[in-house]
Amino acid sequence: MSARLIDGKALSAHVRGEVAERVRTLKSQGVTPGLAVVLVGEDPASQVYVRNKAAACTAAGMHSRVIPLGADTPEGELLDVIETLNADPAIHGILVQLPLPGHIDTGLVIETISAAKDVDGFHVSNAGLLMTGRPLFRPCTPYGVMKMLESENVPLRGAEAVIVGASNIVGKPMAMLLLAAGATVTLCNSKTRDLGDQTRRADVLVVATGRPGIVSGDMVKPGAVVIDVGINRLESGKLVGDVDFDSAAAVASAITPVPGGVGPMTIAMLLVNTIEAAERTLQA
Ligand SMILES: Nc1nc(=O)c2c([nH]1)NC[C@@H]1CN(c3ccc(C(=O)N[C@@H](CCC(=O)O)C(=O)O)cc3)C=[N+]21
Ligand SMILES: [Mg+2]
Repeated sequence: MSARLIDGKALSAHVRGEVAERVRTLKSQGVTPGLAVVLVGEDPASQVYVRNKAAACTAAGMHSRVIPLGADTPEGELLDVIETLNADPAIHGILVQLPLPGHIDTGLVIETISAAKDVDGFHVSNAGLLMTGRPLFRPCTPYGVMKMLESENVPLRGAEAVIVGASNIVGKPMAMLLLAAGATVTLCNSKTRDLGDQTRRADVLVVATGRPGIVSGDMVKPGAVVIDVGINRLESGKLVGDVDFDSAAAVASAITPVPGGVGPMTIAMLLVNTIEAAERTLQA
């Protein structure tokens, strides 16, 4: 291992501390920022994530409300819950935990969330604003990656950035943020021919596919910065990313670990988006 470790846990603690400071200021102005997290079903992994998000909110002095709904909740009932939260002045941010059960139209649910409370940044209106260079809410995971690159002083203007994975929640918004920072962006997908030819060009390599080991050290340019967004639970119970850590860390200049890398930053940026949503209600 020669790469520097990018410590997402430490950086997220720093960011959450800054949020706590802004929460104190807002509270002194009579506003307590509030986040509502809606969880449909009893998936144990989702329950853990939701609990972690609520705990991070409370630790930063924010109000958090978790709304658990049964796995067979009708779509219309979920939409009614969202409408009620849209109209609730104590709630500044709304997050509906994904994935949703198959009988529910995920797109319809996200589009029902008020764009001004869409702290995930998943609403088409927020995706469009990001794409056109006027972001309101940046999706938390790519936003956290940018924060990590910034804290490491990774040069982005003119840099070659390669992203593996073109999802709406990570890959595509990641491409927009890196592009806005001046990088030349390549967005790879599951059909990309000879992935290694693309990844080996990267000064900054972001991997977000959900396939453990899809990127190994022979696919990394010496000195590259490697950001591993994947979170995969192996049968052994071990948590690993999408990048083969040991072989990649031998050639990269810096790399994020899993756990302790991008994951904690995602939660920190959710709090940043929520405080921004609450601050905007005062500016309005
Ligand atoms: N509407 C919505 N917004 C989300 O942001 C969202 C979602 N749905 N559905 C599920 C995914 C997943 N996600 C994670 C956040 C933090 C960690 C995290 O903090 N991970 C720790 C380890 C956690 C563990 O030990 O399992 C780490 O990487 O160090 C992981 C995963 C947010 N998601
Ligand atoms: Mg569905």
